[in-house]
Amino acid sequence: MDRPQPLDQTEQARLIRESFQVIAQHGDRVALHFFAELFLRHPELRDLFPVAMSELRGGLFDAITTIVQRIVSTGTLVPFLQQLGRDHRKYDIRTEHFAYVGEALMITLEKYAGEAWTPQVAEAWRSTYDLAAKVMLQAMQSVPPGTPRWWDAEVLHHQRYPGRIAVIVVRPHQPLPYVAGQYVTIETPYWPRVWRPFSIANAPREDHLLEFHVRAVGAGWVSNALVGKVQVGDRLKLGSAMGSMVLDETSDRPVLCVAGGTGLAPLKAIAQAFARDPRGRTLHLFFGARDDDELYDLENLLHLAEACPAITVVPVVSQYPSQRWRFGSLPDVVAESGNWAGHDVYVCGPPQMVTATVRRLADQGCPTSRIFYDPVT
Ligand SMILES: NC(=O)C1=CN([C@@H]2O[C@H](COP(=O)(O)OP(=O)(O)OC[C@H]3O[C@@H](n4cnc5c(N)ncnc54)[C@H](O)[C@@H]3O)[C@@H](O)[C@H]2O)C=CC1
Repeated sequence: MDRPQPLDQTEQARLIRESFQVIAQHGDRVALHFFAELFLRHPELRDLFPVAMSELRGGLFDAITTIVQRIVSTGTLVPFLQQLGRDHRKYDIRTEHFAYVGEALMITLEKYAGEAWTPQVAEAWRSTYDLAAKVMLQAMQSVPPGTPRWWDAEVLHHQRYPGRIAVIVVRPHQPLPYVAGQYVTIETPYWPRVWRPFSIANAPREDHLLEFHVRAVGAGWVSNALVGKVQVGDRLKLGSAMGSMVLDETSDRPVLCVAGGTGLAPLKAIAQAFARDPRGRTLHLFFGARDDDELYDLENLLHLAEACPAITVVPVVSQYPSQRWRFGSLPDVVAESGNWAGHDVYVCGPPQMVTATVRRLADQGCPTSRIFYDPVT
């Protein structure tokens, strides 16, 4: 069949979003079908992926979801794809693999889109995939010479806190370039080829050490290994830095950070970066947890505020009233504590908390263009 005429970008984005809504209703079946197609046609690719089928679902479809979310704004899509391409160097990927993945993806999308799959929809997905693959490949091929495919990192410090939380400090075998607020994917020796994203919880340091905050969640293989199994001396693997929630150094607006649980990690890094040069601005950091015990890193935050008077830390607990800290739902406490419309806002934590906070601040008149959060983590 001939390919239809190229579509304009807005029309292409609309077709992709609408068909993806239909496809996403089929949940995990879509990812499992995709991998079945891929491995049937190219069994040699099986070794690039985790052994357990249950671990296959996340990565690729999280990436596709992000692409669909960002498709209308090439301004954020292209940098995301470039970061994704650089990060993919950690896998043993060859150029032809992009075509194999594209082929299995198109077959899968067609199957689950059902009647929504028209020649125009097919063309929109095909040309978007081709563009994404091209940008990723170019980014993979243009990393500076000497950049490792991944960083080996030795665990130097491992401290557990209530609520199955751990703070882990590692030393990469060579400096890992990043900006405060970004995240990397981590692989533990316990689950080969299973990588999960975690934010770096400190601004870049001269000794290049990296801190991570991890909560062991339900069936989370990597988070459970990082909290329960990993010990000082173990070696982790880290991918290259990703993410766009970084401190806007060109802005003169005061800063508001809203952190829920271990979503504190990137905001602590941003607060540290801010403390190096506040330029007359202030930064309010609201740190929400279920109870006093789960305010795991509070002592260090209070030290940071002591050393930098421009920073105010407001701990908030939501489950039981506390003798010492504010009590209530984090988005409510933030909204009731002032009008933040003139601030640059950085939000990180459980998705529902992020959504509720963004909504409350938008209601106050805070422009959505000044509210920053990273959908991937
Ligand atoms: N570890 C890391 O490096 C990073 C973690 N994250 C994300 O941060 C989240 C942290 O989760 P936990 O520590 O388990 O947080 P949590 O469940 O302990 O909640 C933290 C705070 O968010 C509030 N909250 C929770 N659900 C809410 C809701 N539906 N509406 C309003 N407020 C709500 C709680 O009251 C509490 O104040 C995870 O979703 C994780 O993926 C994001 C970026 C980095």
